[in-house]
Amino acid sequence: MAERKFGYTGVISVCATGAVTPLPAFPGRVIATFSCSGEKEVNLAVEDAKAAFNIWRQKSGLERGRILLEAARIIRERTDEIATVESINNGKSILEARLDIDTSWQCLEYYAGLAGSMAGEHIQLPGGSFGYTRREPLGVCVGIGAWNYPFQIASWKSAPALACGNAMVFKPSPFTPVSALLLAEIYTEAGAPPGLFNVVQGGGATGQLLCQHRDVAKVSFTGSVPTGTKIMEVAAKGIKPVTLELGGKSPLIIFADCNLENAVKGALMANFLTQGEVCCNGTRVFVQKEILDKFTEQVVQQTQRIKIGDPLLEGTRMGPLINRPHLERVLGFVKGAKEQGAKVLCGGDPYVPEDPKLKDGYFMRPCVLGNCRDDMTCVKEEIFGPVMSILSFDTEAEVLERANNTSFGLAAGVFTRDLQRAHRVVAELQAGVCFINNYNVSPVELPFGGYKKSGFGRENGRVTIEHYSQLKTVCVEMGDVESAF
Ligand SMILES: NC(=O)c1ccc[n+]([C@@H]2O[C@H](COP(=O)([O-])OP(=O)(O)OC[C@H]3O[C@@H](n4cnc5c(N)ncnc54)[C@H](O)[C@@H]3O)[C@@H](O)[C@H]2O)c1
Ligand SMILES: C[N+](C)(C)CCCC=O
Repeated sequence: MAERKFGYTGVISVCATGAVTPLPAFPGRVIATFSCSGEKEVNLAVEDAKAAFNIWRQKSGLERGRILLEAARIIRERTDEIATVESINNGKSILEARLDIDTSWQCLEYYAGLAGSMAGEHIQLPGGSFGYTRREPLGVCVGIGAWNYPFQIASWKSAPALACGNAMVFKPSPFTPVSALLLAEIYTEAGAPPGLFNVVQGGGATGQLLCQHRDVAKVSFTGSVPTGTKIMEVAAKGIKPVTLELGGKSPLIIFADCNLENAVKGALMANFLTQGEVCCNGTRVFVQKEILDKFTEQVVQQTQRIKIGDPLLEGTRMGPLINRPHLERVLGFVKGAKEQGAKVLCGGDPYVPEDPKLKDGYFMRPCVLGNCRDDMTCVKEEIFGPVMSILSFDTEAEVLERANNTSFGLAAGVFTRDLQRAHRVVAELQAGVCFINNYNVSPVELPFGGYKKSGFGRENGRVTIEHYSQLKTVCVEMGDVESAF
């Protein structure tokens, strides 16, 4: 049993069976102890999942949907409790944690609804012969999660996988090991065969064991580009399909004709949810010159009002970052930005809350950088913290070229009152998810995923069914065999 530090608040005891006991909250303290799964545990988890798969795959879509609906109901009923665990797990404010739990049960409800309508086709052939297709599950799928949306990631991966008739072995990030266990308990309580959604704990080594396991049919990964590259390499050896939800450095384009109040709110939504640790954040904020000063002034004012502190308090809007090394990394980006000529308009420094219990927490003040140029590190690299870079532009053509000048392509946003321009611009943006006059909303009915190095495959929406199922073609001869021999 290894004892390791995770996140910031409190102590949570966790064991592989899913027992979770939140204890009093103190920053910088160990919140979870657990054993990392090695080869033996990974094999057991996959074996269990295989046994559950053999029961699950024989159920009708309607039957599977009923169990997913029940799981959604339990999650909704336990929202406050799960959100509290998630806030302790990750450090995000309780308000945001509740929203994550909402998009989690909504995802289960959505795929519960689709489960009963999954079907193949019937195709008439000459002479009364015919063919048909069956939409079949893949088998045991692996889900590997990042630490920023632990419960939501586990739900967004497992709901479509299970709806299609698969089993899933899920590995949360070792920085946020706790909440996925609640999801496992809930699926079982809802009536899923034990082991259908199995959680193993550990870091890269455990993840690699899962990806290379010969009985694993597919890997769905959320995390960084370097890890995504490794996972794709391992999966390629086993010819396993992968879904990769990777990082980003997304542009948010604010035209002078926008509704300024909404654009300012949108910029904050695009940068400061979950302490800025959001893959699709619009961190390159391009503002048309005519409104640059006004926009910047209002963004800075509102950023300074963000209440930082204990994430479990109702009034808090920003909690601590995930851990000390990450905080230092983010502060390092701010330092580097200053050295390269950016101007810190607010924040960008460590924050020590008044509450003495929180003095060792990994807090920083959200930062707005002005005087930014496209060639600065803070504008080119994913910071994954509360740091917004403001850039100015003149024309639509110019901003489009600059917005697309990145190897990432997860998301993008545009604020304008000109409807034609809005659609023209999003049609040209090289990003998997585009927002018009809003940012970082995530209805589960809409597919989510990236272009370019931000990955491929999708989560949510109807299309994700394609990523968790395969088609079998059955060709039926109604006459005699016409042999070529
Ligand atoms: N596109 C999305 O939906 C999305 C969502 C959240 C986070 N992200 C991205 O994730 C990154 C931050 O998350 P992170 O620091 O947890 O990422 P990470 O890549 O370090 O780790 C992600 C997960 O992969 C596991 N892992 C590490 N090495 C592995 C290996 N060799 N084989 C298998 N698994 C391995 C980790 O233990 C963890 O569970 C950011 O780049 C962010 O943009 C993307
Ligand atoms: C719910 N959001 C804000 C769209 C984030 C999705 C997952 C990205 O990190």
